[in-house]
Amino acid sequence: MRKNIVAGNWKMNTTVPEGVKLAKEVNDAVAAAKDLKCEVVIGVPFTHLTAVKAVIDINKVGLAAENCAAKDKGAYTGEVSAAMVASTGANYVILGHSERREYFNETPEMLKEKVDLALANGLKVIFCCGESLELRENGTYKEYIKSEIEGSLFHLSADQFANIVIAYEPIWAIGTGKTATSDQAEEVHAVIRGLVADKYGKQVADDTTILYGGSCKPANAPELFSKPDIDGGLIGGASLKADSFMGIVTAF
Ligand SMILES: O=C[C@H](O)COP(=O)(O)O
Repeated sequence: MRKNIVAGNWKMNTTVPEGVKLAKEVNDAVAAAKDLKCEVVIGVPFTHLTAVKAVIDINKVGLAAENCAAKDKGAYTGEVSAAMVASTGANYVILGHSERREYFNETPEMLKEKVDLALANGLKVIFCCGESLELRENGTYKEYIKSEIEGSLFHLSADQFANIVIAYEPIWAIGTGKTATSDQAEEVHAVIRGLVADKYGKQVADDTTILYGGSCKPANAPELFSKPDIDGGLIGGASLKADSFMGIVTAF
């Protein structure tokens, strides 16, 4: 049976003290909440991981890095390896976000290396995929998403794939206030689950958590999460305030 997950992605926001304060607020709200129907994860900048880990209960609030290197160690100035992330106590890493693909030229091949290193170091992966407005409008978005998933994930064994969470994030909906409708999101989520079923079988597909991301807010989360193949969200802007993030966490 798959888990519902709501994960925050703080992106390049908050100083360390601000991030620690926000993490404490989320941790306290999760601890006080009754009958939560999802796992909660916060994705924070590398600089925050150790300090945030110290103020959360990792059994109640998962901790994600927002990236890791495609190399295991060595002379790569400024890079942060999967082993370094894991050594902070983080248990997740977000990989393949469209902002990294676009601004830092991350390719499916590079992401495949990152996925392998993350899994080898015991991290679970939140793997992002999603199409541009151009691909949405010319109707090739499903083929594009298929290529993103096949190119970076389908070399994995079924056992390895159990540690993958997929996040569908249409680029045209990220930070724009323009959410995909629940039907538009459900269509793609069902396609993704079908791809996983074709590759790994129905049981693995049924067990795979598929998140939606893109202007998800407390007001639209209940409708999105009511769809059968939408198992939660990857939340950007609305994860930067504990109140709005918890409004989504409690939307199931
Ligand atoms: O990773 C999160 C997504 O980019 C969504 O960001 P957003 O909620 O600010 O649209």
